[in-house]
Amino acid sequence: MTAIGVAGLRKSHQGFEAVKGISFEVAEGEIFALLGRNGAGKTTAIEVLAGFQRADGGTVRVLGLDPYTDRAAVRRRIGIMLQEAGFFPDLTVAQTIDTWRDFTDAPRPRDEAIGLAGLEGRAGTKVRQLSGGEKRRLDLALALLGRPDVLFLDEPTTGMDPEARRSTWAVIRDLAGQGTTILLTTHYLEEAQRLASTMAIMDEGTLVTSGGMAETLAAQSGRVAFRLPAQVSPADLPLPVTMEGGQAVCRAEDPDLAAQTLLTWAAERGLRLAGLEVRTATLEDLFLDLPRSAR
Ligand SMILES: Nc1ncnc2c1ncn2[C@@H]1O[C@H](COP(=O)(O)OP(=O)(O)OP(=O)(O)O)[C@@H](O)[C@H]1O
Repeated sequence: MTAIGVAGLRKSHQGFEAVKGISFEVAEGEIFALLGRNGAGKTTAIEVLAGFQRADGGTVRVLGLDPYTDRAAVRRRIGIMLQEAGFFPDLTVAQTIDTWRDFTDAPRPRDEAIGLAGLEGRAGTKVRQLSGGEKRRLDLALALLGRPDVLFLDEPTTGMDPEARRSTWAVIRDLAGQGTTILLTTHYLEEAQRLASTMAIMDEGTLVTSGGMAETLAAQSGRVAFRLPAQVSPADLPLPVTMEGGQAVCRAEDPDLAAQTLLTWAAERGLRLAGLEVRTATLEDLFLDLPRSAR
């Protein structure tokens, strides 16, 4: 079933069209990554989806409801983690969660929320004493309090150390495994690639690409990189390469086959392809290969 449906969404801020007619769908229990450089329109789209702003055009449905006109009903079933959290700095983590529990229907127990967000041992710490990454975790705890069916996570792991990031990924995956639909934005493309099964890339208010993560990446070229042996020029090689940061880079649909061709060619000449790296396409390759205006 479709949990989030966006068709032709348009939204302007004081005459500036931040979202220019985007369409996508997110199925129930799916993790969807909405990507794009700064200012692409991702947060604006989330604000409309969460019912904070009214769409100027197009239709938006969350759990079959209009998030603006059916705000109260939608709010009860969604969790939101925006980029800027408005905490009271003098409250402790426990007091902050308790305050939010008072406004939440059937909230999770405080300790469960603390455990899910990885804030054990910080319950008595004042918000002002938390690190940036810990504040993000508190934000996550609050977004999860109402056991939401749909979670909007705007850059959820910004400021987290690698261990905290990985534990947050595990929480996100568990929630999706239990049927929660998750729409996330992130500038960490590895994070999007590891978590999301579908994605869309926005640029200047429009969608430049969207689809299944695995299918989209499979359609992208992989790469073989190595240091060019002395006295060899790129034109001597059996496959076309570009020189990037002192490395010869060959893009190929089948990078294993390209590596074999290059290694055989080198072996026949008694040459070594030092620092050889072979890899299938990553989301970062896809992102960086988009035309500059569409990145
Ligand atoms: N309240 C506002 N008033 C005026 N312009 C705004 C407002 N909010 C956003 N914008 C503009 O709309 C555009 C899209 O902003 P938005 O925050 O949606 O982008 P984003 O993709 O989330 O960016 P980032 O990755 O930096 O968070 C930007 O050019 C921004 O300056």
